[in-house]
Amino acid sequence: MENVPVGKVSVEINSRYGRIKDKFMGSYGKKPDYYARASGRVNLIGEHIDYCGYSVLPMAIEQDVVIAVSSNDSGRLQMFECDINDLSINKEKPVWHNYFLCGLKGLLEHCKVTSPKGLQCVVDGTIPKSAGLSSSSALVCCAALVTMHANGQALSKKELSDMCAHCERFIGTEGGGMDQAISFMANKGTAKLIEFNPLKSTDVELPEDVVFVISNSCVELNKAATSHFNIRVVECRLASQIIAKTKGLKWREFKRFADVQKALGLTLDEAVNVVKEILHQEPYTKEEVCGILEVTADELAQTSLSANTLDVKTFKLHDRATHVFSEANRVLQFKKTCDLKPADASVVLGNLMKDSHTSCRDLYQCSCDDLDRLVDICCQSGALGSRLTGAGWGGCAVSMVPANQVDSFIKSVTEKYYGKDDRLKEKVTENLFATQPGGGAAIYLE
Ligand SMILES: Nc1ncnc2c1ncn2[C@@H]1O[C@H](COP(=O)(O)OP(=O)(O)OP(=O)(O)O)[C@@H](O)[C@H]1O
Ligand SMILES: CC(=O)N[C@@H]1[C@@H](O)[C@@H](O)[C@@H](CO)O[C@@H]1O
Repeated sequence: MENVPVGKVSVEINSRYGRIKDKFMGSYGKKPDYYARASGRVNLIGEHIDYCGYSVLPMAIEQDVVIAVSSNDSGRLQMFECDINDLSINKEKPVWHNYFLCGLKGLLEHCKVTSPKGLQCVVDGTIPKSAGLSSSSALVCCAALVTMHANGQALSKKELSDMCAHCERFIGTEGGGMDQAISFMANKGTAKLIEFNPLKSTDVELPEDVVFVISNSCVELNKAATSHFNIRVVECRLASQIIAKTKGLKWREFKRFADVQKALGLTLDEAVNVVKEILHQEPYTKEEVCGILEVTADELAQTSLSANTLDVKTFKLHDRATHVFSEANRVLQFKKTCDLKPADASVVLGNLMKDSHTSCRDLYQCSCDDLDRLVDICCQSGALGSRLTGAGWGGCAVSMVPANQVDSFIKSVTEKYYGKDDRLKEKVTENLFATQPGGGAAIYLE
């Protein structure tokens, strides 16, 4: 099994690492022992389906989190002050250092480290936050990597991915494992199909005549501070359980659509038909769900809800389930098109991206007006396909643009989206950029 690589980095004055080193020396009066990095990602297709057990197709981006580190025997974390032997993560207040604590606590628990090393750290992040590019997971993964290295542990990339997907849930969001997997398993120059249970990553060769361009709507939504994300997770869980029960399965044993689909031996198309047959389009009240599953509200809280969804009164099940099964199908078609390379590959891929956005907007309702407007502008500006990426409700769109039209695309989106708003005009370069598949997490020495 492959481990995270250890390489050399240049820390010349005024380089990124040089500036991080200066900051470290200013804070602690000595050089860092090493640096760890973990990248953000852009998901090309497969939104809100990883936590349902389905494959997704992201690539790492250049933007990342870098942590400069020195370890000691104090048992304390110096960055903000904290005792490593007494970690508490406040779910009510998902401030940035709590994501660091998720990675730290996760690794120590997983490896059963009894006397953890003290850490002096400086953290530097270039991923726009709450923008759908996985800034939170990059921070969790990087913190876990720092802790692993400092404590002389050696987990494989796969173990780290699974462990970080689990420990990011300390913050309260019940995400899937896409972000952590691509952060560790990415290879420069290739997108990846990420499959779950067991975790597996396969290179996906993208067409050479297109470039992926990221544009940030600049609407921010912190997933852990709201219940939007977990409500979708819970809606998917309830829909799986109702389908399982109606079809005579032991519904308490199911939490994810992929497991129900497998148990019933259905294709994804057949699963969409089962949704039509079993679920109604109107929202379900909690009482109705309890009636179908034959449980009390307290039992439902145990079997299906999260701490921040206990008070939700209605659940939309039909549309969420239809999105998940059809989006899982689009991922498979996207991968197949990349593999087979038909003459019209980029048109086919573009249309899959457009359909994905429509499904996220209308069925999953995880977009917002500004993001929809941005996606429309991207399509009018020459993109073959464009869609929201990441959790949504704001954040970024990813567009697939013919390689010879990137400049005119960027000019048009700049005028039509950023140029119309005084707050955004000054921030175009950091919010609208072409991207190539980047590399995964690494440890660097000077
Ligand atoms: N460079 C950074 N500076 C400060 N906080 C950061 C940084 N990177 C990540 N964070 C933390 O991560 C949070 C964002 O996490 P959130 O899950 O809302 O979005 P995301 O991971 O960027 O997007 P998505 O999961 O949709 O791809 C921020 O509110 C902050 O607490
Ligand atoms: C860390 C976390 O919760 N990440 C989730 C990711 O797992 C996926 O569900 C995505 C939507 O496709 O939304 C977030 O980025």
